[in-house]
Amino acid sequence: MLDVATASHRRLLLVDPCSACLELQTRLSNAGWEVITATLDHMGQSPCDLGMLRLQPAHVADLDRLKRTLNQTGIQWVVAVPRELLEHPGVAQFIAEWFLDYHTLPFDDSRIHIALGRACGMARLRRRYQQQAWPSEELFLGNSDEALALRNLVTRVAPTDSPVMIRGESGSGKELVAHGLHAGSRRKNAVFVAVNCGAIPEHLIQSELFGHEKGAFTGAHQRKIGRIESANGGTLFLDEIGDLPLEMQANLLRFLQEMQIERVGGTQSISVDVRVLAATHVDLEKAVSEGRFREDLYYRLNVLEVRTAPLRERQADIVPMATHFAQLYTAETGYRPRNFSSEAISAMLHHNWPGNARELANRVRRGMVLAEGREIEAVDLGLASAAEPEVESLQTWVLRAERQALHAAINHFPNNMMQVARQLEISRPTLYRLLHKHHIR
Ligand SMILES: Nc1ncnc2c1ncn2[C@@H]1O[C@H](COP(=O)(O)OP(=O)(O)OP(=O)(O)O)[C@@H](O)[C@H]1O
Repeated sequence: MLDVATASHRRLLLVDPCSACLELQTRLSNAGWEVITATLDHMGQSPCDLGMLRLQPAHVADLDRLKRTLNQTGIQWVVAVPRELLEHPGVAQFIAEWFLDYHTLPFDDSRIHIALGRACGMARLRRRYQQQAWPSEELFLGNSDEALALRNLVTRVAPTDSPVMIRGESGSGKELVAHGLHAGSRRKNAVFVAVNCGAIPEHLIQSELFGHEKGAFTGAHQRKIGRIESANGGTLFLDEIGDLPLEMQANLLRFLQEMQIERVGGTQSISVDVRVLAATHVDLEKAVSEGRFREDLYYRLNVLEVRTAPLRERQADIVPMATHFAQLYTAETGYRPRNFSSEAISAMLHHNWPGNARELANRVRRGMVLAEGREIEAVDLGLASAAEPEVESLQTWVLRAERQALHAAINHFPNNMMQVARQLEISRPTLYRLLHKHHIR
């Protein structure tokens, strides 16, 4: 996977800087940092190693909003804080929970250099750890800001034992997220039981989830342990929860309230200790307002929420993920390794990906099988070559061409920035500037 952050190139996002911060910026630049300044409301999508927020009373007035904004960035933070603000109720705790380090103002050059250097190292370690929290065969790929923010959120939410609602389009990685939440929890060595609520015939759901006793109904020849009970000690993942019939919703709610089940035909209550994760690709709020989903169950399951972004909103991930899938299938099948042609890359970047990562994986697999030439072509992926685009501004064309050239070169030399720069006949600083401009990591 590509990571432009090398030891000699550290990128700092300085948010809501004061004049002292701007003076510091010059000194940091002299010490080899690339410093990007932004306001909290307009941080954009800067791929940085680390963020430094200058905390102000206005931030403290709405800490929840600040937390949400920090979370969306997917990067790790240090905070520069006026000493008097530390006395404000809740601020010390907020800093302890959300930042790698804090620096009381005014800036002390030697202290801040050491603090930022250390925090940058820690941020890189955490980024690596967040990826490793996933079981290796189920890595949540992607280095776009959306993917980083999601891994960051999953790492935070995983140890809490709260129910989590995972939302996102089909194929966008909801089940992968559920595995990540399980792997990062204290239950990681216990079972992970997945139930697709939409795939079980309605008359079987009760017995499938809660189990049954022998003779409970015609055909119940022996006792059956249900999926909830079999998840005891571990994690229960209820996929497509929006498809659960109303009657079952009431039973599930009762279980969530009491953490006890009764098998069908049984009389005994059985305590079960499970963490419940649920996923849906439907609009649950709409289902609640139309009476198709119980509001009380909605609130029970929606204690914490994680959203997986559609692939079309994570453009920067498309080519690196396709390359990863291609390498995976090459290793699996022994097919000849092939790169993607620039036409194929262009087609992938233009495609809308309604089936998200699942569709990408399938198309790449198909491309590996069908490709006959030296490279995988758009037609091998089942993507017509990029449709003739409408006439757009020259600037749009130039930007698109730049992005495609970058992706093509990185695809050829995935771990060698020097070669990428050489291939494109540009200097390394120019390459890093372009990667930054196009949000490519
Ligand atoms: N970020 C990702 N990195 C690597 N593989 C991914 C990623 N997202 C999804 N996939 C792969 O795509 C396929 C579909 O993912 P997953 O089953 O998690 O999606 P989902 O959102 O749960 O889909 P559905 O709603 O249809 O159940 C899986 O093979 C998964 O490994």
